Amino acid sequence: MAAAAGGRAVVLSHPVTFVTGNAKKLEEVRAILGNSIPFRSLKLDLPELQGEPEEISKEKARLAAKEVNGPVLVEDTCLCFNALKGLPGPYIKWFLQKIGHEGLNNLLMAYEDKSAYALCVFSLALGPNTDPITFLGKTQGMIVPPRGPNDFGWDPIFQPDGYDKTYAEMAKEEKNKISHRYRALAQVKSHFVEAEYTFQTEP
Ligand SMILES: O=P(O)(O)OP(=O)(O)OP(=O)(O)OC[C@H]1O[C@@H](n2cnc3c(O)ncnc32)[C@H](O)[C@@H]1O
Ligand SMILES: [Mg+2]
Repeated sequence: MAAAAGGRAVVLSHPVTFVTGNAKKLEEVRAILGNSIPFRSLKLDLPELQGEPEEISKEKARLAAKEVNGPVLVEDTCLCFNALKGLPGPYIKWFLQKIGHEGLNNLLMAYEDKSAYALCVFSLALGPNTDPITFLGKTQGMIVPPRGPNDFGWDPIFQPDGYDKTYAEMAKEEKNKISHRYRALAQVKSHFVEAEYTFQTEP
């Protein structure tokens, strides 16, 4: 929970908890944040909500903050096909699970436009009763037949603009320099610098 501590500085009663059920996300968040923001993680499968990406992410943060009873960071990731007006978007998890990389490519068969963007929306809730703040990161690219190791979601079918490799073919450090997640976390980091949060250690 947050308490005003004079000026703009806010004291948070715990370190921030990054809540996700996805180990690969956590791995990337750890690699990208390094020591810049003190956080711990909690593996929790939050509900897969419907709606606009920012609203979904905010609602995830509200639910997570209630569970943790303290400050939380969550994120929701979308893969948006321009020919399909942004779909599958936040529903990519189910599309991927049901129709796989091949099915996702097939969805675009009738269209010449294979362009897509990866969107990551982080939400920070300082406590269970505070309005979450969102941070967006977007990387443009295109949908291609799968190439590279199949160890994280739709990485094998997303080729970012300006690269001849898919996310899956890129070294992790390379993906983490240009990814939707990296871009969103850059905003999160700036917010932490500006907000000057301080952390109280637990009793
Ligand atoms: O617990 P949470 O954080 O919600 O984890 P999740 O796996 O349910 O993730 P989302 O609800 O955000 O759904 C996004 C889907 O896209 C996948 N995904 C997320 N980030 C990705 C990335 O950087 N590269 C490839 N696939 C990704 C992820 O595995 C899911 O299938
Ligand atoms: Mg999810």
